[in-house]
Amino acid sequence: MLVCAVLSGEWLAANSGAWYLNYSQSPEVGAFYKFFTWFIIFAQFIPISLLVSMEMVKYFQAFFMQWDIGMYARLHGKQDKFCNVQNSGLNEELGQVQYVFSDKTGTLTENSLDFRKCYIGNEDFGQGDTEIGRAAKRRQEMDVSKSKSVNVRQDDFSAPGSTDTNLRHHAPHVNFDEYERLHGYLIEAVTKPKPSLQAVLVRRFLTVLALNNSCFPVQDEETKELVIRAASPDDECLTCFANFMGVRLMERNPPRVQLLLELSEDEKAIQEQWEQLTELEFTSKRKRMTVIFKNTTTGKIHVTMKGADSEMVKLIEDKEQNKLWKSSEKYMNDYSEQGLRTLVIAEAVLEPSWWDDPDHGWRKRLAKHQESTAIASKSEAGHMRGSCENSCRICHFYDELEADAQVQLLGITAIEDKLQDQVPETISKFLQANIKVWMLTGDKQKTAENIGIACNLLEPC
Ligand SMILES: Nc1ncnc2c1ncn2[C@@H]1O[C@H](COP(=O)(O)OP(=O)(O)OP(=O)(O)O)[C@@H](O)[C@H]1O
Ligand code: NA
Repeated sequence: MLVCAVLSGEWLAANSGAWYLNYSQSPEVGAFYKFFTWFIIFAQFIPISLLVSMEMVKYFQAFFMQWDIGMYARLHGKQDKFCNVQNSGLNEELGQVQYVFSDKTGTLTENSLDFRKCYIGNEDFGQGDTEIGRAAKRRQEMDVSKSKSVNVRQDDFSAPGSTDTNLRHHAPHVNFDEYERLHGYLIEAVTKPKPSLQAVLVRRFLTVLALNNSCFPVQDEETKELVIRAASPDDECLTCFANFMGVRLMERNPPRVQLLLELSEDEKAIQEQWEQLTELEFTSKRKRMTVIFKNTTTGKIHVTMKGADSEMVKLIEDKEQNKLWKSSEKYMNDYSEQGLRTLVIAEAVLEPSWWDDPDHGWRKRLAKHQESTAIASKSEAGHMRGSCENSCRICHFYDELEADAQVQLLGITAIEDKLQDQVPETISKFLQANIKVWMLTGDKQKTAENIGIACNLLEPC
């Protein structure tokens, strides 16, 4: 630019006689101004060679990154891995990452769910600490040496103490150590003429688990056994547990749903036929799912419900139920402390007229509602994704129906989703590098907090 300015000064001096250019300044002042003119012109130019050399540098930098022994991971069992650069254009941006947003389920955790514990009526079933619970406790410097870990995987381990081998089918997604006690209640409920309240609750609880879901039993090609297939891993896990306990889902062919109660070897399994009347679907805004059935033997209407405690507490208002709710809260907290995913299970058993009454029955009201919402309005957009507005007519209708059913609390389920390998170590390294890590989840806050503590994301307070 300096050279250009000096040369243009020279030129001006040489051409000062050119009257048609109308120069009034001296060549020195003219050269001074020209300096800025050239500055503007050159500001637009980046030499092409510079671009090329930048690209070359990045290209070779990618190789150095791939050779970097510091970015080498030993994957146990699998093939070890070096860093793999897919796009060298992003090299320099890597160092600029400030925030990492991570989904909880499937990213921090394995998304392979195991049924661990439950609370029914006023008894809790299932013992031991989870890994997340122990990690959280360890970080809170509590005495963990006393708490023993129970880790019975039912895939390769028979139910403790049971002598009956035929009963125990393959049970994936179950890691439950009190089969005998819970199964005893189920037998009592089905075989005794006057079963205890606890036994009745256990039977209803397991029945709701088998019914309230969107699972389909399919026959495995090889083993010819029925296996459960579901879109939601939570649903699959709960249904597998009900199956494991002896309340088997045999067929779902809406409206026909068939259950089979398998009690013991000597006794014949009992078939139950249910007619599915309607399903009020789960959305992440509703945080609950309701399925209504008719028991074809008794004719009674069963409104089955499962969902997050924050939502369910609003629907369970009955005084006596509140007492049960209070005592269940303690277990809910325990389960959350262990990082377990909890769901509240509830049910109402109603007279057939609640559904069928030609004037006020919910069958009629549902039909009317479906008619009126046939033309979708803006407020319902995204209902299935849970992003509908507060005035969503579908949500309102569901709320009304669910409140009218006056469901009764049956119990709580607790499902374990283990942390993936090396998650705490990885997060610590992120934090050391001053990268802010966010965990995204729809789980209960307490559960999320304890998972956060277990994976080094949060400091225990
Ligand atoms: N199939 C289901 N039936 C009833 N309630 C459910 C079901 N699945 C989840 N819930 C409840 O709804 C809440 C929100 O679930 P959602 O799937 O939206 O969470 P999320 O954002 O996927 O969370 P995460 O990724 O941590 O699992 C859950 O915490 C649970 O209490
Ligand atoms: Na989820």
